[in-house]
Amino acid sequence: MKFEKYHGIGNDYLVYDCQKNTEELDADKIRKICDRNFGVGSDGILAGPYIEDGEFAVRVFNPDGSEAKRAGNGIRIFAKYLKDAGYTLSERLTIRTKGGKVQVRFLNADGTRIQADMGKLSFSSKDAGLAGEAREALREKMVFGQKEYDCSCASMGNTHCVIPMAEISREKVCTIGAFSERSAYFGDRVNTQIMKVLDKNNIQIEIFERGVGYTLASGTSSCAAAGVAYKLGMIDSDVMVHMPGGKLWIQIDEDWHVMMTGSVQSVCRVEMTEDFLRFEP
Ligand SMILES: N[C@@H](CCC[C@H](N)C(=O)O)C(=O)O
Repeated sequence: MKFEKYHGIGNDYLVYDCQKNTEELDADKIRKICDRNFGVGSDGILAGPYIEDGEFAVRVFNPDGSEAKRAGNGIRIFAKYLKDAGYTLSERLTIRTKGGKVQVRFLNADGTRIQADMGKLSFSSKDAGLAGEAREALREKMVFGQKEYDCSCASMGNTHCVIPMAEISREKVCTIGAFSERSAYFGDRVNTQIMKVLDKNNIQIEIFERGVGYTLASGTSSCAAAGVAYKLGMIDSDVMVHMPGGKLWIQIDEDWHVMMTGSVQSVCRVEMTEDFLRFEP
């Protein structure tokens, strides 16, 4: 099994080219390979390219073996992989995910800076995976680990719970995420962001991802946090999202279409040994 490792501002993924590899990926292998001590280590695996009606498609797997509908950094990484591996020579392409289509545009020749049209952000409770009557899931009181939080939920193809706060930290988001990710409010788990508004055009977030845990950056989380902050009147529609791994530029139009711009970097090529694949802990 061969992989190519990339990262988008510290959110690292292994690309598994299903056109070049023959072995099936399953949840056990995904968990082993993504393990940071016993495997290669990554925030997930991007499997593809699959071809659907002449368009590229990718599947996103979390390190716990679950499948995600979308990954914003993952989309930019996969686009760069398609360019690096010679699958495309175009400046623009469409990539299908389980959470909808994304249009990407390479902003420079080596494909390290990419803009992605992430589609429409939704605040519908149904899209965010919440139970109860259909509503816009904004400023709802939710209890995680016996503490009440002011939560606004959104879907950017995958589900997010955004909690504005005066001060944020890794420790705080991990404490909340340990309860929020699997809380009964959400039908199929959730990505959690705590968010500090720096000014009208800058926000800072810490992230606890569904199926992953703490990550240094997340593309869909940036879109959701910026969308919630804009919807609540805290910021303008053009915003830089600051994360421990780096920054993403998010632009939201009047129709809630979200553009995400940021960098990606290739890291290495790896081939799993027979020993590793055979080893049973
Ligand atoms: N890191 C990603 C989000 C990956 C998917 C998430 N863990 C989920 O299960 O929804 C990003 O950059 O968006």
